[in-house]
Amino acid sequence: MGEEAPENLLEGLDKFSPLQSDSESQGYQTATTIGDKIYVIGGSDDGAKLSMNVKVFNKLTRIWSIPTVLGTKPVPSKGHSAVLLNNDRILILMRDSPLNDGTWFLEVSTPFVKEKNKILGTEVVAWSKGVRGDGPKPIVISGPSGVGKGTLISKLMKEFPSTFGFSVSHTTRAPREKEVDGVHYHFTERSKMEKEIKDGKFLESASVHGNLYGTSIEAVEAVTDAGKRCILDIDVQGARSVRASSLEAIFIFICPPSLEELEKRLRERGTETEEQVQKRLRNAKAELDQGKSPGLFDHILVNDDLETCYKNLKQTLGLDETADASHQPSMKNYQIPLCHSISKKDKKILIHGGSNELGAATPTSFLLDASSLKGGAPGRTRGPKIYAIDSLIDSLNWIEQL
Ligand SMILES: Nc1nc2c(ncn2[C@@H]2O[C@H](COP(=O)(O)OP(=O)(O)O)[C@@H](O)[C@H]2O)c(=O)[nH]1
Ligand SMILES: Nc1ncnc2c1ncn2[C@@H]1O[C@H](COP(=O)(O)OP(=O)(O)O)[C@@H](O)[C@H]1O
Repeated sequence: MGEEAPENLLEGLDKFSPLQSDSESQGYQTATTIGDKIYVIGGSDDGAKLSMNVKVFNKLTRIWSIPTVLGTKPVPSKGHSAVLLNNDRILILMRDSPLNDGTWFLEVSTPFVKEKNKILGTEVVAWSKGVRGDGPKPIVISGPSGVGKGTLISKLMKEFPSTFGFSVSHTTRAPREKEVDGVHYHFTERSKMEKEIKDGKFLESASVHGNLYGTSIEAVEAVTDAGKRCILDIDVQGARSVRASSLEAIFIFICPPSLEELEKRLRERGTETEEQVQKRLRNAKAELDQGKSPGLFDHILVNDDLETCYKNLKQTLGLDETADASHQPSMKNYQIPLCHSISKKDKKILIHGGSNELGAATPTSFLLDASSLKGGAPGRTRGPKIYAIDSLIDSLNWIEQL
C-alpha cells in the first residue's frame, strides 16, 4: 500500500468543493479559464489521432491562438482532468495512467514562461512532469578545463549506470579524436545553435574559450525521462544561469591542487593546441575566482588525488548511505482512475475514483497535496504528494452529492 495520508491533511475534507469553475472537461479536451484566457488542452488532430495540443482563446479579442509549447508533452491517454493551481499552472491528471507517470503541469505564467515569453515575443506555455516527493536533484559540476570533471563524471556513471545520466551539451567546438557526436556533445554549427537559442530551446548557453556551449531543455529531459538523475558538466557562467533558473540542482565546483598541476594535466591530456592550452589556463584563473562567489556553489572539492576526490564526491552526493532513499514509497501499481471526479480545497486535490473495475484491492481515490511544489519547467515539478485514501471512502461519499 502507499503512504497513509497524515491526519492533518485530511482535516476539513468536508470543505472540499467539486471542481466546476476553473476547468471544464469534454471527452478528451479540457478548457481552463485564467483571467481573460481559456486554455484548451487535448482533443484530436485532423486525423482524429488524440493529441495533447494546447490552444488559447482570448475572451476579449475573441481570437484563438496557438502558443509556443516548450518541454515534452504527455502522451495522450484516455482523457485527462485539469485543475488550475496558483493561477500560473494547470495540473493535468492523465486518466488510466500510472500515478508515477500521469501527473503533469502545464505552466502558463510561471517566471520561466514569462522570461521565455519576453525573449520569444510570443505566447509561451511549458510542460513539466510531476515527480512525487523531493525526487533526486540534478547535479551541476563546474571547474576549469583539465581539472578532472570529465574523469570524475565517468567514474560516477560507470559505478552507478542506472542512477545517473549525462546531459549532453551542444557545442560549436570541433570534436576531439575520441569524442562521439551525441554522446560527449552534440557538435553543431554556430548559426544553427544561435537560432535554437533564440527559439528558446536552451536552458542556458555561454561562450567559453571562444566557442559556444549550451544545455538544451531536451538534453535534461532525456535524462529525467529515462528515470535517471541528471549530471551537467558546464562552466561557471552556465552554473550561474542554472542557479537563476527553476532547475533546482546541487552545485559542485572542482578545484585543482595548484595551477601548475592544472597545466600539467591539460598538456598531458594532449587534446588542445598550445594556443588553446594558453587560453584555457588564462581563463582558469578567473574561473577559480568565480568558483568562490558566495552562494553560487554548494560544495567545493579539490581534485588532488583522484580516488580521494571521487570518494568525497560520492559522500557529498550521499551515495554511501542514501543512494535512492529520497523517493516516497513506489505506488507504482496504482492508477489514476479512468473515471473520476475532482474536488479541490486550496492546494489539496481530491481525486475521487468510481468503483474499481478490476475489483482488486487497489485504492481508487487519492489526495494530491500540491502545497509545496518545487522546480518546474524546464525540468520536473517536484513535491506533489499523493496519498491513497480508499479507507476513507465511505466518509467521503457525500462529496458526490454536492
Ligand atoms: N555553459 C556551459 N558550459 C559548458 C557546457 N558544456 C560544457 N561546458 C563547459 O565548457 C568548458 C569547455 O569544455 P570542453 O571543451 O569539453 O573542455 P574541457 O573542460 O577541457 O574538457 C568546460 O568548462 C565545460 O564545463 C554547456 O552546455 N554549457
Ligand atoms: N586527480 C587527478 N590526478 C592526476 N590526473 C588527473 C586527475 N584527475 C584527472 N586527471 C587527468 O587530467 C586530465 C584532464 O581531466 P579531464 O577529466 O579531461 O578534465 P576536465 O573534464 O575537467 O577538462 C585527464 O588526462 C585526466 O586523466
